Amino acid sequence: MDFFSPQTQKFFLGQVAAFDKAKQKTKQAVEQPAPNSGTAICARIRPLSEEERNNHHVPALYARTESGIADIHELSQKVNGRLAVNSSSFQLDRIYGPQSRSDEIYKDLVAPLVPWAWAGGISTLFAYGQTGSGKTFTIDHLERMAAEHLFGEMDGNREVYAAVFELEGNIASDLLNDRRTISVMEDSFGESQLVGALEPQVKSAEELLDLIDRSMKFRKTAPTLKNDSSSRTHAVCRIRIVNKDVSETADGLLFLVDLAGSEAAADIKHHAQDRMKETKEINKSLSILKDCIRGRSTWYAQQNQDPARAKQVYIPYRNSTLTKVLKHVFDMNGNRHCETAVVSCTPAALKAWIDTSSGDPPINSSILAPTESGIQLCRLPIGEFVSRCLKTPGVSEQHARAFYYKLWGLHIDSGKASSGKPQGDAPETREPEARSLPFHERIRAGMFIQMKCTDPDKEHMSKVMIMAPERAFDRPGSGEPEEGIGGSGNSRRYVCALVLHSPMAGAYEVDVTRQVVIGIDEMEKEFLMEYEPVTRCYYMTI
Ligand SMILES: Nc1ncnc2c1ncn2[C@@H]1O[C@H](COP(=O)(O)OP(=O)(O)OP(=O)(O)O)[C@@H](O)[C@H]1O
Repeated sequence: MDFFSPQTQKFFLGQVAAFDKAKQKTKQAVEQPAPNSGTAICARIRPLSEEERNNHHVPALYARTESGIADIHELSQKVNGRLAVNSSSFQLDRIYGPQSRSDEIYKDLVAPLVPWAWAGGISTLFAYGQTGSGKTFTIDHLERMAAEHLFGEMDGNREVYAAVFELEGNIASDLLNDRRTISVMEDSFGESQLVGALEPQVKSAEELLDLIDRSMKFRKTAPTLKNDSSSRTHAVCRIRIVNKDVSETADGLLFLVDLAGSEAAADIKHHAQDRMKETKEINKSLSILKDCIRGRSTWYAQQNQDPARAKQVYIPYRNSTLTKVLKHVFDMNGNRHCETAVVSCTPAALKAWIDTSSGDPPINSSILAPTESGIQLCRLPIGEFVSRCLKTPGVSEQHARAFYYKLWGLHIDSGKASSGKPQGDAPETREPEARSLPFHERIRAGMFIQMKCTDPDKEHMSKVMIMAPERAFDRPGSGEPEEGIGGSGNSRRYVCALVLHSPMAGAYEVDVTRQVVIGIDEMEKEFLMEYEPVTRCYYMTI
């Protein structure tokens, strides 16, 4: 949506209309939801704000409310400068359009969670999405209705306690106690406990809401491009319900989680270092959450087909404080039943990565990975992988193989990084003398280069990673070997892979299938990147 103008808007809307027409005639490939896994995944599309309408923004996400299908259209620019619209469809449990009301969402999604927790179960509601997508707005309305429901409609003698805290990286702060740090620990029964958190008893809906409102004033916010008062931490409200009628019953728990918003790559251009660090932490915890949700659906899928294989599914919930707090959702060996609802504005998945990173034309992710996770996709025999890719019109065998090796490259890189081996040429591992040389004297494979770029429309394609000197691709004996990796003089030219913004804010991907040949004269400077294995992306070194 970054380069919308009246012209691109017209092009975009034309492509969306063509998609709608085609969709009525043909059966579209739609990503199917995971089998019933105690989790409802829903999306809410907020209306465009006046500012967005004035800036020629148009909706990119369309709801087919009767069938729960979301159609997503993304405007992009190809290497040759031409505009393209990539469209894909996702099947959700429910989808709510811009005109939807919070009470509809409450009735469908949250109302069943309240009696479940009242009866001693664990219920969790997440709001997930980009900054400014309406998470806080939605959670705030749903919290109000949940409070009325708890104190107005439920029967039985119960005591209700509430804790409200925020998570920033791995630090948990109590929003009811001047942001004092609290510890998240597992007790001897394997349950997560909040050590040091205040948890006052509340006796009415008003008391509960007053407590939540007061705590939200302590939540860390900062302006982002999309939201003047963006929440930069995950906020968790945990309501504990003690059954006074039956003493042996476990306490019921209702978690309402307003996740920190992810930011679109273009929105963080002007962030200072501390904000970049914050963005990286948010990406990291959201990635772990995503891996856990994916692991949970894989577990359910395996459990239905082959329970022995389900035992081998690894869900990394201990890798972040957020998922440790929500251990009950992800620990498949736990003995507490839980119901989970996710309200999302962007159904992100491996498919989204395939759609944006598989080259041109993009490989149809619903055909390539109808149910697989990234690692399962790596394990497919190459023949099967390639034949699935070839089902996308316009994809060649060479293109499919290149994408297969890219996926493996990422997998191997993440393995190396998690074993503690530094990736690439991290700044601290470099020879100090080497750093004192001008960058063009020490060009090598894997070096990141900023190209000279005067056209702002091409700025997003001006970062590259050196792969090899152009002559490495020549026929043997076609020229005299030059000095060093790329020879000498201003004529040196290198084959480079484009370094593109990942859909995750602040993150980059090296796309080895999109190559350019550039000469030393076109290079402006070197820049440093660090590989982050959790998000499987590169970040600028701070
Ligand atoms: N369904 C809706 N109807 C009308 N206005 C909405 C709706 N959802 C959100 N808004 C408005 O959009 C703006 C951004 O919403 P909100 O602060 O909830 O976003 P957010 O996803 O929580 O953002 P962040 O992650 O940055 O905290 C607010 O002004 C809010 O009032």
